[in-house]
Amino acid sequence: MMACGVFGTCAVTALTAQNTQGVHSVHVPPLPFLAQQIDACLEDIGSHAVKTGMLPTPAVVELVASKIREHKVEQLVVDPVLVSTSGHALAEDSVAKALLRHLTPLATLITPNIPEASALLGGSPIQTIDDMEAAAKALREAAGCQAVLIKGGHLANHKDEDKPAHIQPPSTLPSNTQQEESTLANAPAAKHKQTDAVVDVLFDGRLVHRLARARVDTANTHGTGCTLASAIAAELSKGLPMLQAVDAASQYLHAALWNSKASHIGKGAQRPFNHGWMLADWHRRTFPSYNVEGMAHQTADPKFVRRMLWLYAVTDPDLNQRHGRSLRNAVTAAIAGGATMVQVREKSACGGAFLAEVKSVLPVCRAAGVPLIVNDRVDVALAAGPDVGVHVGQEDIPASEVRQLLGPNRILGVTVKSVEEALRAKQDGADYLGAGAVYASSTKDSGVIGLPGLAKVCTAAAPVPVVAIGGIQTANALEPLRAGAVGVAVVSVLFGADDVQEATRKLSARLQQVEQKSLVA
Ligand SMILES: Cc1ncc(COP(=O)(O)OP(=O)(O)O)c(N)n1
Ligand SMILES: Cc1nc(C(=O)O)sc1CCOP(=O)(O)O
Repeated sequence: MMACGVFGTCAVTALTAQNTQGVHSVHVPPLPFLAQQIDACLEDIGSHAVKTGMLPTPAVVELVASKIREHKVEQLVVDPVLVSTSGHALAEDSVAKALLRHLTPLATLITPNIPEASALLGGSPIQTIDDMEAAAKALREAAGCQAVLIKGGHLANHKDEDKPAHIQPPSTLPSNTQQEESTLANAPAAKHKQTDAVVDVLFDGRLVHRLARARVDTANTHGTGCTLASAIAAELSKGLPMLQAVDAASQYLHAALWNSKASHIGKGAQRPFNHGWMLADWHRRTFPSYNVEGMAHQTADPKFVRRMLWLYAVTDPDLNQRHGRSLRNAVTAAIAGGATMVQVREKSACGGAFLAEVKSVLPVCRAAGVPLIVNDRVDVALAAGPDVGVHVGQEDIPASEVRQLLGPNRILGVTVKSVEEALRAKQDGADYLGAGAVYASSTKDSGVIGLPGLAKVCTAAAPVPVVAIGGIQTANALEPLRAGAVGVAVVSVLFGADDVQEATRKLSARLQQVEQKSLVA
């Protein structure tokens, strides 16, 4: 268990923190004995990331703020609960004033919905996504916090007919993903009813990001705001940078809504949803589509694969042995540092040992929602579990045959070095291509195709995403993204390091620096 935690005055905080994995969380009812309970909880969990939800009176706001300062809480997510998802006022005006005065200046992030943002800004109307952007910037000033996330769920009847919203991909993906993702935003919004897409706006103090999700048609929405803020705090406490933390949390919430929309719990108009959806029946878990029509959902959903290729950790038994760590520890650390996909690569293990290694990391990957891929061995992937993918090279079983063996739902990656190989792999049913070596690699003696070769492959491969591999270090990691790759696959920069988690975190932070076209604040 990692030394990090989330604390919150709401049961949803505890549920969310537990189900987003890797954090220890504490639930504290707001009253009575609040001060002692806060002390006990913050001492217990180490004060790494705290989320505050509904605080009923200005006095409680002030008390919580003083405790946050006293315990030197590192990251604070404030969900200024003033108006419920269903639109009901939940707090007096005096609470909003107390939040702005005492708590939001301490916050890493505040997460108002549209009516709350409007209330915090003294009633300014927020009717369009452009208004949300302006409000996020104004609110950061007014609240004195580091970042603002305005949740767009209340944005009904916005004027998409007049002014199409150009929604950006819901994560720090390179710009070649934008066209495809933006079709969601450009889907015509039905008049006089809520839009099909929910767009949240994040202003991180430098850039404005629009995070789009298809709206999930469900009445099971009780506690969604609280869940999102708690999940963000959980992701921040695991070390993710802000945009990734918000994106991961938003994905968790969206998938939870999606996967429990058929549940019928309770009788109210707004019902709860299942925070533990991930734990049950993993292999049948589905990933929400960003297609508004709600197509069939597969592990190999292209949008999902594209997103997961961002920081692809490829393991190396020799490096792990040299550093005296198990594969499981190495993979756990890489995921904790921000790896979004994992490949187990064993060049000399026999089938039984290879399978045992894969099985040892599968629960870790599943718990984190990170896809697991087996290098070369289709049989090992098939034996390991129904959600395990395969990566094959040009000398391995041909990709078309592998696709037959795997069926349509598992992720299949194929190594390519040329436009011809890219076109064939695409034809053969690859979900992604691994192109390299981009730079000379110390791990594998592989012909270097360079950045120009990579760019050609990316163009030929479209819309199949390409991950760059070979010789990628933190310092040279941005160039492959600029050449068109959606992410980087790396071995030695992570597993050759003494501290795998820290090396992954550094690489992840570096990747965040890729320019975001048309996202400049
Ligand atoms: C993401 C990714 N890209 C390329 C490779 C290389 O695979 P392959 O050509 O099968 O070579 P070996 O890994 O077997 O040496 C990869 N593994 N992953
Ligand atoms: C496994 C692999 N495949 C390559 C290819 O060019 O296809 S290069 C490579 C090794 C990548 O390791 P590192 O990040 O340490 O350079």
